[in-house]
Amino acid sequence: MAKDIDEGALGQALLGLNRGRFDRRAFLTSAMAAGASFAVANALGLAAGPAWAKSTRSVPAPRDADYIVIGAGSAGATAAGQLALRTGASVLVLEGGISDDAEDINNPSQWPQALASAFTKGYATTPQRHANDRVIPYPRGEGLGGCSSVNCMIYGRGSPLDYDDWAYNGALGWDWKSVLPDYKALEDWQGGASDYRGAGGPLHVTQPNPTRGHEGARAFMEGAKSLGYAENPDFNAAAIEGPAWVNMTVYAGRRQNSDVAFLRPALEKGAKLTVLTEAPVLKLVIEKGRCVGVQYLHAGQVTTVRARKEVILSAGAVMTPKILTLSGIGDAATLRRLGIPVVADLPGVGQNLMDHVLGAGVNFEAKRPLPPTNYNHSEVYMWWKSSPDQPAPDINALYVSLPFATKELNLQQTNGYAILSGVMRPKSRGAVTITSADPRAVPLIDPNWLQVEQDVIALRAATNLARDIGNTDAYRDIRKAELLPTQAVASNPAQYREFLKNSVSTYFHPVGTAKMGTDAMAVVDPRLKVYGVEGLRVADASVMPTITTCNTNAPSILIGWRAAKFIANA
Ligand SMILES: Cc1cc2nc3c(=O)[nH]c(=O)nc-3n(C[C@H](O)[C@H](O)[C@H](O)COP(=O)(O)OP(=O)(O)OC[C@H]3O[C@@H](n4cnc5c(N)ncnc54)[C@H](O)[C@@H]3O)c2cc1C
Repeated sequence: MAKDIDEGALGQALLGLNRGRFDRRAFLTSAMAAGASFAVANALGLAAGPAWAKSTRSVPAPRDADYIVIGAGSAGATAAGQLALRTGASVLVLEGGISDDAEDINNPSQWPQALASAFTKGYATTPQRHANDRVIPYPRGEGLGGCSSVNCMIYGRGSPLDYDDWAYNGALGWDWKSVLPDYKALEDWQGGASDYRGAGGPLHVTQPNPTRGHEGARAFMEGAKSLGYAENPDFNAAAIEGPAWVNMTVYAGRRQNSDVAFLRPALEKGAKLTVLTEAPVLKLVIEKGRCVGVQYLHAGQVTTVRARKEVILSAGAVMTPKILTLSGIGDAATLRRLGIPVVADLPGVGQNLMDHVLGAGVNFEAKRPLPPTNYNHSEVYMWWKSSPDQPAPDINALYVSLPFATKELNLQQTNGYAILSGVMRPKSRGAVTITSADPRAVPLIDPNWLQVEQDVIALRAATNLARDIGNTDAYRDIRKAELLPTQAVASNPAQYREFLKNSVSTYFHPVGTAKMGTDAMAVVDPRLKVYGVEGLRVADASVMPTITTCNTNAPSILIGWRAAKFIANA
C-alpha cells in the first residue's frame, strides 16, 4: 500500500494537542497536511522500547511451556492472565510488538498520539469497490494490550440479540444468558453490581461525569432528547438504544488496557507467566495433526518453542488468519497455490471479515474556539434503529469534539466539531487474504464496505440522525454552520449517495475471519478449538460469527476470558 501520510507531521500535531498547547487551528492544519492517515510499516519490524515484560533482545529463548499464547492483545492478555491464575500451569506469551509502558498509551487524553507512535502499525484496506475505490487507513495496535492500548476506550458489550444470534447460528453456549455472568465477573463497574453489571472484577469500567462533559457532548444529549429520544442511563445494562454517556476502560485517569487489567495482576500474584515482547510468530508447529509448538523470531533469530498442552492463537482478526494460513490451515486450493502443505482444509480462514462502517462526514463550524475534552473526545453515543421494524438498534451517532472527515471530503475548516454516523449491523462481508508464503508479506484487508445496498440505506439513516441532532437548538450557542454534507447535498439523492461513499471509514473493528460455529465456513467450534487440529484454539475477535452492535473490545476480552475458563474447566 502506498504511504500517504507524513507520520512525523501528524505525530507533532497530536503531540501539541495533547500536551495542553491547545491551539486547535495549528493542530488541525498540521494534521490535515499530514494526510489524516497512517503510515504503512513492516509487519515484522522490531522496534525498541522499555518493557516490564522481557524483550527477546535481552533474555534467552525458553524451550517450552504448558500453554503458549500468541499475541497479548485484548483477548490474548486476558486469556493468558486468566489461564495462568486458574490452572497454575506455565504460560508463555509471545507478543510480536513492543511494551505498552508509554505515557501516550496510558494517559487517556493522549490516545490519538499513540496512533502516531511506534506502537501502532499502519495497514490500509484494498481499494473499496463500493466506496469510490478509496484506500482507507487501517491502524492496529501491536504490543502489550494490542488494540486495547490504542483504542478510544469505549466499553460496550452490544445487544443481547448479538449473542443469541451467535448461539442460534451454531456458537452454542454463547447466548446472552450464558455470557452475561462472565461479563459481570470480568468487570469492576463504577456503578456497582446489579442484575446486569459486575463489581470487583479485574477490569475497571467508568462513565464520564456529565458535568465535566464537553459542551458539545452535553448539547448532543440535549439535542437528542429534544427530538424525543429518551436518555439511556447505561447502554451496558438492560438495553443499548438511546443517547448515553459512554462506558470507558479508564480508571483513576489511566487507561485500562488488557495488560494492565489482566496480565500484570496475574504476574503480581505469582502466576507462572512469561511474557516476551518483540517475539513475532512466524507459524505453528504441527506434528501428526497436533499443534505442539510455535516458530517465532527470538532476537531476530528463527526459534521454536514447544507447548506441552495447548497453543492459543490471539493475534487479532487480521493476523490470526495469516498465521493459520502460513501453518497450513485454510482453504486447500489457496494453500496449494501458495506452496504451503495442507494441514487442515478450512475454507473459512480469512473469510467473513466484518467491520462497522464509520460515516466520517457530518461536520459543523463552531462560533468560537471550543475547549479541550476532559475525557476521550468521544463522550456520548447513541444507538438507534435505521427503521422502526428493526428488532434492535443497527445504527449509531456519536459526537467528537474535533472536526473529523475523510481525506476525500476535503474539509478545510479547523474550528468545529463532528457528529459521526455508523452502520453497526453491516450486511457486507469482506476478507483478509494471504498472498504469499513469506511471513513478512502484509495481508490484503478488504472489508468490502457498502457491498450490500442495505448498508447504504443504514448509513443514510445514521447520517440523517447525526444531522438532525447537530441541527437542533441545543447546539445554538456553539453551531455557526453545517459544513458537511449541507442541506443542499442531503436533499439531492445522487449527491448525497456520493457524499456517503466518500464518508466511509473504519471504526477499527475487524472481526469474523476465523469464525466460531458448526457450518462449513466455521474455523473453530464453540469451545474455540480449531477444526481438524488438536491442541490449538483461536481466542480473539476473529472468532466472532457476526459483529456485535457496539464496539468490539469488550467482546474480545470476553472471548479471551472464556477461552481460559474453557481450558481450565476441561
Ligand atoms: C484506533 C482504534 C480504536 C478503537 N476504538 C475502540 C473503542 O473505543 N472501543 C472498543 O470497544 N473497540 C475499539 N477498537 C477495537 C478493539 O480495540 C479491538 O476490536 C480489540 O482490541 C481486538 O482484540 P483482539 O484481541 O482480537 O486483537 P488485538 O487487540 O489487535 O491483539 C492482537 C495482538 O496480537 C499481536 N500479534 C499480531 N501478529 C502477531 C504475530 N505474528 N506474533 C505475535 N504477536 C502478534 C499484536 O501485536 C496484538 O498485540 C479500536 C481499535 C483501534 C485500532
